[in-house]
Amino acid sequence: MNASLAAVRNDLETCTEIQTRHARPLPSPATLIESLPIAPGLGEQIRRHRAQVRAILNGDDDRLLVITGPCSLHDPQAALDYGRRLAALADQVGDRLLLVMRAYVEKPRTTVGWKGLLHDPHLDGSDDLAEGLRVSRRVLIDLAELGLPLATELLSPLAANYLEDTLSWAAVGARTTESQTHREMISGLGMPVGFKNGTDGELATARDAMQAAAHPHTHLGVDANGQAALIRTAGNPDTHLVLRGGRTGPNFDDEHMRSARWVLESAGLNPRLIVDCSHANSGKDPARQRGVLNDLIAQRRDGENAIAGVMLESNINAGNQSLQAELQYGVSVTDACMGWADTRQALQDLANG
Ligand SMILES: O=C[C@H](O)[C@H](O)COP(=O)(O)O
Ligand SMILES: C=C(OP(=O)(O)O)C(=O)O
Repeated sequence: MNASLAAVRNDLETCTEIQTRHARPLPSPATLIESLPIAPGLGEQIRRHRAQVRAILNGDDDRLLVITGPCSLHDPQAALDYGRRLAALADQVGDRLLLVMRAYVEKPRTTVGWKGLLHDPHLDGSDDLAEGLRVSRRVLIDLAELGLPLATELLSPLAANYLEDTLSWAAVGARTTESQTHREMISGLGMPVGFKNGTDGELATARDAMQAAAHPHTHLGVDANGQAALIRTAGNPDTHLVLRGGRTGPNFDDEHMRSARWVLESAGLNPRLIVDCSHANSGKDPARQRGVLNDLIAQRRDGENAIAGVMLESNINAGNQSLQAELQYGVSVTDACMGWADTRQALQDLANG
């Protein structure tokens, strides 16, 4: 049935003089997953990768977790090109670093803008969500088949139903960490999840999110067939903080690290965390990400064992570009990224240092 809510609740229609919503059915999660399934061997790999990420975050594996990749994926071919380069590097540095590819298909926006491959796969404002869901799941599976663990930001709890089985790590972004809906969603996921501090730099928002997501919840959702459902979750014990800086500046130095440890330990939470070298920690200048990384490595060398992982925004080519101009290959259409040559050098230095 394709009925608008306004048509169904005709007794309420008089309250709404203008129809502000329009609904078009989409394939259910089960339909999409059946058409793009995860092969048993790949499922085993994803389980293994989740366990490795978990072990690093719990301090049982002393490698550094490195989440690196484009700010957003907009071109599946370029994403696979990046993935092949990363998989080859992972073979060289795997004893020191666990490389996880940032494979972000949804973008939160400060106001408005392109909302990611999942929302607008044709990059033209046509918002073909059916194709966006398909192409996003396809590219995530293709990337995972390269042997890579994948990371994404889970923005729409409905979209998570279509993608979560492909992921080894997920983020809740700075703009949604305070949302109860997102905390409920995370409480039902079987993978490690990082909550970013708020855009204002506030750590308590992420601390509260970790506590809420560890708890079982009952919430409104949809089942695999897309049917509205009462969802009960078990609680997710594998959440942690991601420091991304805030409105007042970066928050990765040793003083901020001590304060983050205090906030987490005094709430009985895991003090091991990830630092995002981009966003407000680099003032969105990709050239500064290397400096942030060097500082973190120096802190680890000086015995700061809270730093379990780092995040880099990196693409094949450096910088960013507007969707309004002719597109350059391998360049971000959202935040500016480091280029591949600098990324590879930084990660080789990290592994050898
Ligand atoms: O990582 C990407 C951006 O920082 C985030 O999505 C906000 O983007 P905007 O401020 O350009 O909307
Ligand atoms: C939007 C992002 O980050 P934040 O939530 O920290 O702004 C991101 O990592 O793409």
